[in-house]
Amino acid sequence: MKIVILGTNHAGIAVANTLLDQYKGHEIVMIDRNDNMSYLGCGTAIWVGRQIERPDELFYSNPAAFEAKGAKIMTETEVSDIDYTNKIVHARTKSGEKVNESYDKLVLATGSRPIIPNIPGKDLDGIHFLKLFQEGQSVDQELEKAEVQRVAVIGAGYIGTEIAEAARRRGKEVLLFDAEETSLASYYDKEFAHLMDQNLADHGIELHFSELATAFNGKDGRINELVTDKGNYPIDMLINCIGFRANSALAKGVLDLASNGAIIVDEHQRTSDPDVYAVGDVATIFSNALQKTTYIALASNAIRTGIVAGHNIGGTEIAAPGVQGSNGISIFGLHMTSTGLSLTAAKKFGLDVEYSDFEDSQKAWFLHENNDKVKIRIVYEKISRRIVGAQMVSHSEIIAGNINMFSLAIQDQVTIDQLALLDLFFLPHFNSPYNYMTMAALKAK
Ligand SMILES: Cc1cc2nc3c(=O)[nH]c(=O)nc-3n(C[C@H](O)[C@H](O)[C@H](O)COP(=O)(O)OP(=O)(O)OC[C@H]3O[C@@H](n4cnc5c(N)ncnc54)[C@H](O)[C@@H]3O)c2cc1C
Ligand SMILES: NC(=O)C1=CN([C@@H]2O[C@H](COP(=O)(O)OP(=O)(O)OC[C@H]3O[C@@H](n4cnc5c(N)ncnc54)[C@H](O)[C@@H]3O)[C@@H](O)[C@H]2O)C=CC1
Repeated sequence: MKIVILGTNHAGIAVANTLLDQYKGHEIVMIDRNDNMSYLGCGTAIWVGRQIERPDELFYSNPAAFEAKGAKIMTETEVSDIDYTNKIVHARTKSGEKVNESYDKLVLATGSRPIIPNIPGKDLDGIHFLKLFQEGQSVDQELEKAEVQRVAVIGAGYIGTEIAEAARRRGKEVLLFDAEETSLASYYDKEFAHLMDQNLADHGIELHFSELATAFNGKDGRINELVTDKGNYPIDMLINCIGFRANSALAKGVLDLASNGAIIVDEHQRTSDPDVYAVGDVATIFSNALQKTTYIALASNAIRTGIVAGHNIGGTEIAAPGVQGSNGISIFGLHMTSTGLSLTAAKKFGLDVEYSDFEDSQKAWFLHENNDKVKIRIVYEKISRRIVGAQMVSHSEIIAGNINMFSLAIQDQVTIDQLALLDLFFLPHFNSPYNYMTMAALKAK
């Protein structure tokens, strides 16, 4: 069988590796317009903020690794259209050569692109987006310039908050804007997000929430002012981080798309064309918290959906279990993790929910060093009592692993009452005999 994979970043790589490692004998062709693959954008802010010196280790694979396994891989080759009826992919190399690849099965792993705000001045120099390695490089180079002192970041979601920290670490004046009332509003309730807001402000980041950009003004073709519905701000550089949109142009008019443009897939990652699969940021995903199909762009989801598609194409029928959108962020030493839905999000989606909060030190009370407070919220449905979300915030890194238990709880529809009596280990170095997770569950109404 000949399988053509379009897009060779996290999702495409996961499909290719699954097929090449576990289902030998197929012809695998991989095509990508970029000149690099496997870039972990998640490391951009760590590198740009100089918590690591160089970006080299943010890549975990390369074309030679796939050639060595027998795949044909074409980089710097842009797919322009797909003839779904005759099963042929049309592409063009950087030097202009036409490429036509037939397929038996096709995988669309074309990912996403940052959303471009449609306001006057959007094409001025000095306006940046963050997705590709190359985009990270241009932000990095701009921050190196002495004349770039005031940096505006639009969008205080995950990328915006991380790059605001990085720019601040590079000694710049940073102004962080968001349409919502807090940072990280899509992931955390206000009581949690406010702790991050305070942390950002304590580290010198100027916060502008509930504020909408209306225009970008420039001089000699370069941005020098941001205009919002509340004021005018002189700036030297701007970074847009207002979310991603699925890169589904190749499927438009042929495959079924969701209202946000993502390609609709079933639990096997199959699209409305049975010989075409879609994985990663280009595709929809099933949310176990919502119990419906939605869109959650994460590298973790890209890898898992890639593995699922790989097995199904290879001949082992497996159904994706759905996801919780589990995520985490770490800014100036403050760590936050969440999974499923916040209280605000659950209500917005029409779920009838309750919540239970608890706060305690991470380790046993008699350990006085590196024993930070942890704040936890569990969100659960009033009637079914199934857990639909959890959030945690602390300076303690130990919280990071705990969120995964809640992820499994949501996936398996565990109730808040089952959690209350769950056997959680106790060791003073790590937690208390009355664990804050148990206590939050016991406190539930
Ligand atoms: C700054 C940043 C930080 C992030 N941090 C995290 C994190 O901490 N945790 C997390 O889980 N996620 C994180 N993400 C999100 C994560 O990077 C994405 O969810 C992930 O990249 C999706 O992988 P993908 O393979 O589906 O798509 P993409 O990474 O978008 O890759 C799609 C590929 O398709 C290629 N392509 C597209 N169109 C064509 C075409 N017409 N022809 C040929 N090739 C084409 C592109 O060149 C690209 O290589 C972060 C993202 C960014 C930008
Ligand atoms: N640690 C992690 O897991 C990370 C995950 N990612 C993922 O990558 C994807 C893209 O990240 P982001 O771009 O940060 O998206 P995001 O969805 O996390 O945040 C976008 C932010 O922009 C705001 N916004 C939207 N339109 C706006 C406007 N017109 N003006 C002002 N603010 C506006 C929203 O309120 C939101 O807070 C997300 O799916 C995210 O989860 C990215 C970085 C890190």
